[in-house]
Parts: sequence; C-alpha cells; structure tokens
Amino acid sequence: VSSRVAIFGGTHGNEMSGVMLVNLWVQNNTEVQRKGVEVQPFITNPKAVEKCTRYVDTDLNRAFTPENLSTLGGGDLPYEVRRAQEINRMFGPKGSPEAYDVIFDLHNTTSNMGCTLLLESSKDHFNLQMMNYIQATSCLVLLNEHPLLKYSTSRLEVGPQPQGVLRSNIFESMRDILKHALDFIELFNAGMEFPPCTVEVFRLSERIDYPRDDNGNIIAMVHPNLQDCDWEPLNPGDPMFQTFDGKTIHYQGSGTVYPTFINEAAYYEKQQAFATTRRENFALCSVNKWQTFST
Ligand SMILES: CC(=O)N[C@@H](CC(=O)O)C(=O)O
Ligand SMILES: [Zn+2]
Repeated sequence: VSSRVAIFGGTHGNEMSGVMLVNLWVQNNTEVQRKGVEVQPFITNPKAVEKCTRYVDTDLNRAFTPENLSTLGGGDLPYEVRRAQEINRMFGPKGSPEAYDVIFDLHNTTSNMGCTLLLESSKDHFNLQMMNYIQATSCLVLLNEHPLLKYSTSRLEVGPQPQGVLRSNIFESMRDILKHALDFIELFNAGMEFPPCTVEVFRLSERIDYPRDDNGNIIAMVHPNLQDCDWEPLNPGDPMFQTFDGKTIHYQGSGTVYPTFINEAAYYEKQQAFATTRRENFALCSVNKWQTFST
C-alpha cells in the first residue's frame, strides 16, 4: 500500500513549475490530499531555489550515491551532498520499511519533450500501470535501465520551459499529471485491480555530444530540422547539427531512433546535445495492493 507519498520540487532550483507547485502545496495541500494517503510536498534544494540556479555546489540529482550518503564530514561537504543525506534520512533510507512508498520529483526541461516520466526498471509494473492510467494526459515513458547513478524517485519531466521561467501551460500540465498519479494511488490503495495491458516506452540508447574542436569548444548547433522534434523519428542521413559556417552534419546511426532532451540547457556542461531512444512495447501484469512486487 502506498500510504506515504512525497512530492519533491526544486531539486534543480531554476526549474520553476515544480518549485511553484510545491510551494503552493506546502501552503495548502487540499489539492493533493487523497483518502488513505499521506502526501508531503517538499522543496529539496532551497538554496538553489533562492538563487534560481540549477545547483549551488554540485547537481543534487547526481548526489544520491551510496558513497555520498555514507560519507562523514558535515560542514566540509558540498551543500548538495549534505542535503542528499538529510533527504535520505527524512524520506528513506531507500529500501527500508520507514522509506516513503512513492516519491515524485518534479523537473522541467528546456527541450520540447512534453510530459515524460523517467523510469529505471522495466520490472516496475506499479509505475508502468500508473503511466498507463495517466495516459489520458499524454505522458511518455523514458526508460533508463542502466543509470550511472541510482536514483530513488519517479521523475516527472515537463517541457519546454526555459530555466527560471514559469509557463502557464507547462505548470498546468505538470499539475494535471500529478493529480492523475495521486488518483491512481488512491484507487490502488482502495483495492482496485489494474488489468494487464500494453504500454509503449522509449528506452534510452545513446547520449550524443555536440561536435567540438580540439579545445573542447562547440563548433555546431542543433540543426533546425531537429530542434524541437523530441520523440520524432530520426533516420540515418537526417540532419542533426549545423556548423557555424553553415554545413550540415547528418545522423550516422544504424536505424531509426527517437531523440529526446534535444538542446537541453543544463546538458551543455554535461556534453550532451540530445539522447537517442528506441521504441518498445511492454506487456504489463495486472497490479493490485495484495500482491508484492519489486519497484
Ligand atoms: C533537465 C534535467 O534536469 N533532467 C534530469 C533528468 C533526470 O531526472 O534524470 C537530470 O538530468 O537530472
Ligand atoms: Zn531537473
């Protein structure tokens, strides 16, 4: 039973929809209350929110490593590492009986991705069934089964929204998806059975960097034909980058891929222009609250 649910905003302090929604719900949580569910809205990186920056010392969304969570050092540690330890104590520890049952982590992207739920396991039938339930809101699933770092949350990514900017359409889509997700949890807890079904997922394949010179400087931009075309097929030979002197660089992969996180502002420092995915269909088992399943 998913009786304790946390809603995180401000994991990246300049992703404004999540920050504003969570601030709103901290003040008044009637909108996110559901029968039999304890819902806790929470700002995860208040210093970054205050400065309206992605992070202060280091990316909080990369800070929940076993090493970071077990390291001692108190005040000498980077702010986000200390924060990760605090959050892990409050809402985890992951896998323990005291841990929160579900954590939604609200993010915005500058890419034209629409609404995307990021999942880490194709065996996560609870989250996949929840996705199927909220499909009415046309949310896609991005599956990253071999993440470099292990996160412990269901991350919701909504875009396009520039960093530090609030767009009403993006804010309202995020709000809508979260409400549907909480409805699903309420129905699940009330004993509803969600029957077997098929869901479409996009499995993360490759991260593609910008073309660079010997000094590491970017020498091309995302091609206009690719810009804003997240989730649309990219075929071998299709334009991918445009150099500053007007040359087109074409995609050289071996088959059709579905690009996402195209031209995400936060990924310039992570050497990523976009990520490719491949489309798959999953057959889901039915889920109900009496069975045990691994998430
Ligand atoms: C744009 C952005 O911040 N995206 C998230 C995606 C994720 O949650 O894995 C991140 O890189 O942390
Ligand atoms: Zn983010």
